[in-house]
Amino acid sequence: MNVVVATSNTGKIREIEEALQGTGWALGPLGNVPLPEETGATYEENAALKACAAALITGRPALADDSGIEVEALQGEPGVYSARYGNRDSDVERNVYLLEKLRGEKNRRAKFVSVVILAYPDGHLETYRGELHGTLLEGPRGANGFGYDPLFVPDGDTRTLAELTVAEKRAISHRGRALAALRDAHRSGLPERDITPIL
Ligand SMILES: O=c1[nH]cnc2c1ncn2[C@@H]1O[C@H](COP(=O)(O)OP(=O)(O)O)[C@@H](O)[C@H]1O
Ligand SMILES: [Mg+2]
Repeated sequence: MNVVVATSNTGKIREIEEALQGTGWALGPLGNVPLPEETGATYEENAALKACAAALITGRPALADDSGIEVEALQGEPGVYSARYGNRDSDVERNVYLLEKLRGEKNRRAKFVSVVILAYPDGHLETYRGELHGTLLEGPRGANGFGYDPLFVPDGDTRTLAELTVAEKRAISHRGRALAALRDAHRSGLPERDITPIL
């Protein structure tokens, strides 16, 4: 079964490909298909927007992840707005912005959330969610991963997510957990759905 991965975030693509190795699924890139604006108020809404658009346009089942980091001392910010936090354009600038916001703050607790949705062209949706709790450092460490990984030390480890390999991160991460649940649900392959587009 050909599954389209509905994201242009290369960090996510790498993690999704690694996590679904051995499933026999042929993961394909989205190509030139434009993704809709993330106008939803929840990860679920945004992931559904992205996955449905890709499934309808390509006629294939499509996988999308919407995710973010929720910082306790910032009342859960930036959450669904993590990708454009502070209107900053790059991961490094967003990390600097977050560190500034937390300067002098003792409570460094945070969690990552990932919602993975597999959408079929007939409108059927499957939703999987994962979370990862940890603490934020006062400066970046490590060169792997993406986004806020260099600032985040998961509970039970002393390294940041950016100091883990892709496989180590997958074993504990929000996205890794959501994708493991997706894998479990499809132990006997993707369902043979009628994939006639609804539009
Ligand atoms: O595993 C992760 N590590 C570090 N940062 C993450 C992770 N997952 C999500 N994020 C942050 O949350 C943002 C989520 O972005 P979103 O899912 O809206 O769209 P995107 O696919 O366009 O990046 C990422 O850009 C990143 O900054
Ligand atoms: Mg988003």
